[in-house]
Amino acid sequence: MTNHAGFAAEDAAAAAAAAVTPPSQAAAAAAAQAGKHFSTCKKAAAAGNMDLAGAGVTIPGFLLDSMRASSPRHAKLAAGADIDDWLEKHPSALAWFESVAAAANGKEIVVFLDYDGTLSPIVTDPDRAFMTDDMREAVRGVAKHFPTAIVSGRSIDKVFNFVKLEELYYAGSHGMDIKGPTAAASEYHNMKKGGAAVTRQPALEFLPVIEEVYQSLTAKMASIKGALVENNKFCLSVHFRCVDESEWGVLDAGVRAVIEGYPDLRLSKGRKVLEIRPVLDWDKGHALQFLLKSLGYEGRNDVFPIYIGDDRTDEDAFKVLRNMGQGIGILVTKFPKETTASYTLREPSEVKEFLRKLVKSKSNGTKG
Ligand SMILES: O=P(O)(O)OC[C@H]1O[C@H](O[C@H]2O[C@H](CO)[C@@H](O)[C@H](O)[C@H]2O)[C@H](O)[C@@H](O)[C@@H]1O
Repeated sequence: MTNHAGFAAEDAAAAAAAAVTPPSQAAAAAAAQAGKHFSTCKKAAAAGNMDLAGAGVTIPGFLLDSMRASSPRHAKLAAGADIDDWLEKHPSALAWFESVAAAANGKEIVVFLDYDGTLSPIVTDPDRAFMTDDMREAVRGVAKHFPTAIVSGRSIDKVFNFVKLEELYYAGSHGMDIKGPTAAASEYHNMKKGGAAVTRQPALEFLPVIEEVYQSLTAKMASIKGALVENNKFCLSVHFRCVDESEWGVLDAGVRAVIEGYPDLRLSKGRKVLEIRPVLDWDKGHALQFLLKSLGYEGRNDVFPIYIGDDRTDEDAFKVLRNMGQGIGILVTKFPKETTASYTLREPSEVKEFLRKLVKSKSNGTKG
């Protein structure tokens, strides 16, 4: 799993970059993006004061290390690791595209795509994390040639509303809600031949408890300006991107106070978000395995899964691929961080370029 230090660096650096953006541009971008709810967020970003470690804020609790690590000054790889070594071990999937294509040659490519931070840039308002039409076209193009799945922390309904492509497989709620394409849109599995629809919900029994905790967290967070609780059906997200850092400790304590009463739920941290989900042996890696099996690739060595993601939760899928010794994981990041992925891409625009190249390489002979 990636360490908190590496993981959090990107957010902090983005905040630092925002601070040096000309004020007029920054204000226009913020105004276009943020609703009333996010005024706190704009204020913090404009002041460039999201660098908690730099500000010397000390907050007790499990977020503290992670917040401290958010500073680029503190961001580091594991002890002994060096950046050149990291770049050599995790080269750009674009610069090394020919190597990727050569490794996939003669194999059937299956594409797995995370959503936030991979297909859409990270924005302050989670409800406005739209993907561009260009990106949608790139994904549509890929899905024409290869089975393609979206694997997201969001609920299926939410992520579908952003992606809007019926021909894809969707694994929402961090893989705990899986749905294949409709029969009409399905190209790749055996539904057309009368096979069963691809569907899996391993956390079904947790639905009532998740709903209960959603209500409690919403009430608890109501007094924290900028906090947002998102219901992702089988898991919950408590966003603190727009919460003033002086309130992060209160938010952390409030979330933990609610979760303490639910030993079947666990808490983890994503990109300026706390995630609450069932204690269940199921993650994005299991979703990847389930989908490969549903597509008939279990035990076959002529399959080449490509998984692209930016989040700590995507590491579970990268590990599965590493253990299988098949396919590649591609981490979307601008900064070195610990990862099991083999390659990197810097941002969603590079993901789009990579997807386009993949389609082009198909017409040049890669089996898929
Ligand atoms: O697995 P993913 O598709 O990457 O989903 C992970 C979380 O993504 C969303 O939050 C993140 O993106 C937001 C929009 O850019 C951003 O405002 C937030 O700070 C990020 O953490 C989503 O809202 C969460 O529910 C997902 O769990």
